[in-house]
Amino acid sequence: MDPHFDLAILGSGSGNALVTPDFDDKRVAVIEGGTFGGTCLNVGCIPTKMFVYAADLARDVRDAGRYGVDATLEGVRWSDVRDRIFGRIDPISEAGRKYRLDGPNTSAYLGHARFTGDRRLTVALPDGRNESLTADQVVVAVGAHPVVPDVVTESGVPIHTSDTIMRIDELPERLAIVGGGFIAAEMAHVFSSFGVHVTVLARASHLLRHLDTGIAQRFTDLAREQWDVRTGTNVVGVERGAGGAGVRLHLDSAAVVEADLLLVATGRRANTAGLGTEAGGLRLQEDGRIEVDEYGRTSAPGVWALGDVSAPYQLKHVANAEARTIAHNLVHPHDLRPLPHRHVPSGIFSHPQIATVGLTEEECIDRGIAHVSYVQAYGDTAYGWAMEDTTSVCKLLADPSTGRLLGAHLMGPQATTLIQPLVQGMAFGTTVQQLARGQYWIHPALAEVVENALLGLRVGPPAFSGDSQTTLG
Ligand SMILES: Cc1cc2nc3c(=O)[nH]c(=O)nc-3n(C[C@H](O)[C@H](O)[C@H](O)COP(=O)(O)OP(=O)(O)OC[C@H]3O[C@@H](n4cnc5c(N)ncnc54)[C@H](O)[C@@H]3O)c2cc1C
Ligand SMILES: NC(=O)c1ccc[n+]([C@@H]2O[C@H](COP(=O)([O-])OP(=O)(O)OC[C@H]3O[C@@H](n4cnc5c(N)ncnc54)[C@H](O)[C@@H]3O)[C@@H](O)[C@H]2O)c1
Repeated sequence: MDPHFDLAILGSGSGNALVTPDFDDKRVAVIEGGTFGGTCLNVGCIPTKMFVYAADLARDVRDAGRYGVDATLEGVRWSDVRDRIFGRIDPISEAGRKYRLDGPNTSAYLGHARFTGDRRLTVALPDGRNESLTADQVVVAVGAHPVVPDVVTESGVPIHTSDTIMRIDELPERLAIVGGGFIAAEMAHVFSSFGVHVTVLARASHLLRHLDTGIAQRFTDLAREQWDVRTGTNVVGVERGAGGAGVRLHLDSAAVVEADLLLVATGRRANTAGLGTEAGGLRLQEDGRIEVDEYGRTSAPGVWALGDVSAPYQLKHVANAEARTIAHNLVHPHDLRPLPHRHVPSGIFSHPQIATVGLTEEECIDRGIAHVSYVQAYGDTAYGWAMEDTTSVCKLLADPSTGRLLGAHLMGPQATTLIQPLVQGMAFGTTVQQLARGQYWIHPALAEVVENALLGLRVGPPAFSGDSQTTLG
């Protein structure tokens, strides 16, 4: 008889959080086919931001002379940076694995799982054996993997993805990055700040094309000052570089780019191939993601999905929020909660930093939504002026009749932190006037950029008489 569980969880990333006290007296199987802890901990959010922190430091040292503080960057000890980062991360992953292996009510299966029937699974263990199990409820949280275009795969030239680039032995002199999205923007910042010559090859006319066009264009202009940015370009051929080392990329413009290392960052696809979705009764979307309803239920009764394998956003805070919702839904079948997909913010930890939530101006126009917009320059507020900032902005969009925010788009220092009151305002339906004048904003903190952006929006009458927009206090 195959072992039977109350709950089987596929994937130890966000899925790991599903083992709540509600399952204290139940039997839970956690199945992990890769590194324990998933993408965010091992190859995603956490290590990238640890590298970004070091990169920001290197940049600040280089720029310090502008403020009369003479400092010289004597070097970046790549292997020390790398080993410090993974020396902190790897033990956490290992401790999580051990905890699940030895945990009181959990059984850890360390192998790749696939469905063989309704809530019936087989796990391929590393020693070649297969173990089967069944469960009352199954949660699929198997994440996504980097997609590599055929032209690169078929070349046979060694490449890196975000899964491997952070563990390389030494910094290359030249790094080429294919892709113009999140990972390209963050990795270009990290490696260029460490002294690597970076070339970014993007298909679209500007980088980060999912952003509000005004912000994406400004970011691309600033990126061009730091990296060799080729937009509107396709890689049509890949071969090894001279003497068999490095890589040579042929572009559709007939240009050739040479580099020592190639990073491919062209999106991530749900890990549904080889998962036996058909045997398990799970319907897929066209792009390979598992189809779920508003509560996270798949087409197979008793089977749920969350995170990158099914979500409309490949973001850790979304995967975490979905895990919290499904943890509730698993044990409250008559009080199901919907997956929280409203007002989802995201941040890009590049140089400059970007944060965004809600609609872009183009989306407002395309959907015929009445809106007003305002762009506040950091440099026109006290702290931004002190920093002598000339490029950073906070762009807000609001509904002129209700006074509610429709979207917020920040580009500049601390953007991912500064956006939070705006996310909060959207989540709780606070009006622009209430946000601007219903609370104090600390003077002369950088948050005055947000305050002044709110005051700049022409929405309805002011909340309190006598209010006016301030710049330098
Ligand atoms: C370089 C990078 C940087 C990122 N930075 C950020 C950031 O700053 N902020 C942010 O919000 N998001 C960021 N993300 C996205 C974020 O990491 C993901 O959205 C999030 O980790 C997804 O969590 P998950 O639980 O859905 O999947 P994962 O964490 O990927 O977990 C899935 C797990 O399932 C395992 N698995 C796969 N198939 C099977 C199988 N058949 N059987 C058993 N186990 C299986 C995998 O090995 C993996 O451990 C980043 C991603 C990358 C790649
Ligand atoms: N800070 C963060 O929150 C963060 C950081 C990194 C990654 N992530 C998540 O991980 C996901 C994956 O990141 P990503 O940068 O790989 O994807 P992305 O979707 O952000 O960008 C992919 C880029 O590759 C380009 N592209 C796609 N196919 C191509 C091809 N065949 N040839 C050339 N270019 C091609 C696209 O035009 C786009 O510019 C992101 O969408 C994001 O959700 C988040």
